[in-house]
Amino acid sequence: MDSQNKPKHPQVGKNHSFWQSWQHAWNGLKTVVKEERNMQTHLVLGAVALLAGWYFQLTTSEWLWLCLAIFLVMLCEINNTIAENICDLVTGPHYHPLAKKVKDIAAGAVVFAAGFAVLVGLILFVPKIWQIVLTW
Ligand SMILES: Nc1ncnc2c1ncn2[C@@H]1O[C@H](COP(=O)(O)OP(=O)(O)OP(=O)(O)O)[C@@H](O)[C@H]1O
Repeated sequence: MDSQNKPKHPQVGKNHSFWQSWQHAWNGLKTVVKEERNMQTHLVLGAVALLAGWYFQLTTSEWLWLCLAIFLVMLCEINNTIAENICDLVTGPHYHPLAKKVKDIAAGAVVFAAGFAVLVGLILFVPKIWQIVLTW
């Protein structure tokens, strides 16, 4: 954060209320969405999946699997962003093999979760799309 954006009395201690904790958490989520292009992609794809779920009138358990898949991808992306920022804080613009390891593993977790989401999407939607194709 440059000196222009620095708050007058920057907080470095504990939060004093639930409301303050919530505000900081909300700011954190907004930062991930604003700064991470991949998170924006996940949001768009998640919204498309939810629309498809609505169109195909998923059952309760199908909705739970779909929501789990979407939330897991986003959770991993948030963790990936945390890992990237901690590495950048520690190494600055310099190469470090441990920073590479941490960042690559965190990115791998996103790919892993995305793979699960694709699998869930295929299991839920392919039979329903196939039904439509057959009745054409
Ligand atoms: N300080 C560093 N030391 C070593 N390797 C690094 C460092 N910074 C970045 N890298 C390498 O570059 C890759 C991309 O860096 P980074 O994760 O910061 O970019 P990104 O575009 O935000 O990634 P993502 O697409 O996962 O969001 C890392 O996975 C890692 O392999």
